[in-house]
Amino acid sequence: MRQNIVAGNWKMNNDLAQTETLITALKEQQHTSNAEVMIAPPFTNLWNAFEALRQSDIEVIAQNMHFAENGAYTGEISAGMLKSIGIQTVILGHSERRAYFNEEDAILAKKVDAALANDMRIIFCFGEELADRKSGNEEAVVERQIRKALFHLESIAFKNIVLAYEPVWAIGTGETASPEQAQDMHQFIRKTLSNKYGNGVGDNMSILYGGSVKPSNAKEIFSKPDVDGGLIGGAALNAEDFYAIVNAF
Ligand SMILES: O=C(CO)COP(=O)(O)O
Repeated sequence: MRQNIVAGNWKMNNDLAQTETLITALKEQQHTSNAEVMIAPPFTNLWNAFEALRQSDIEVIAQNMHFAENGAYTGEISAGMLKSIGIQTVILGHSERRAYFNEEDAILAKKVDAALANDMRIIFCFGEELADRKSGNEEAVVERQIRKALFHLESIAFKNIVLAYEPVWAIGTGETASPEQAQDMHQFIRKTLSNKYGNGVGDNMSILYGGSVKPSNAKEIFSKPDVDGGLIGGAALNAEDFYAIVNAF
């Protein structure tokens, strides 16, 4: 079901004490929009955050997981482990995972399958690099990323998937895609899904934008018809800024 979502991706930030401080501040904020709110703390703080936010309307989600159920994968975490502490949603395919940890399309397809097999919801990230946009290849790159990781799925699987378009050149750079660039790409993504699976999938997909979303630009980006929310990095580390974005709908 298509819904507005604002998810905070904390990345590798906040130790336990900082997590507790930020969660206390998050709980003090007013939630005045219809957006679903999620935060993705590092693995070490997931259980603590989950417990602290049990009675709240903030969902605690994971930043990554492995595709195997268990076994000799030192340093990794499985879907079953996440589920066992109450985590229902996982971010997959973030550009930092792709760039620094060699997560290619085939690996991401396996992770997608593992998450769905465990009844988890996925926020699936993708987006072009600056060189792709400069050469006019942004749509081809995005189409390929979606096709290679997701198009082996049956249409029913998409009810558990949220898409997040994050142009790499806009992440952590302070440079945001213009609201028009975001809208154009989101419309293209919806059309790509509709072409493959029919309008039922395309029209009902929640498509988030990520990349330097801030309180100052969130309203304009979220006002675009095909933008259903945001995946927020830096601005999610400050409770007031994060809720200014949550309430920008
Ligand atoms: O990568 C992002 C969210 O996943 C975006 O990060 P910034 O908001 O810091 O640009």
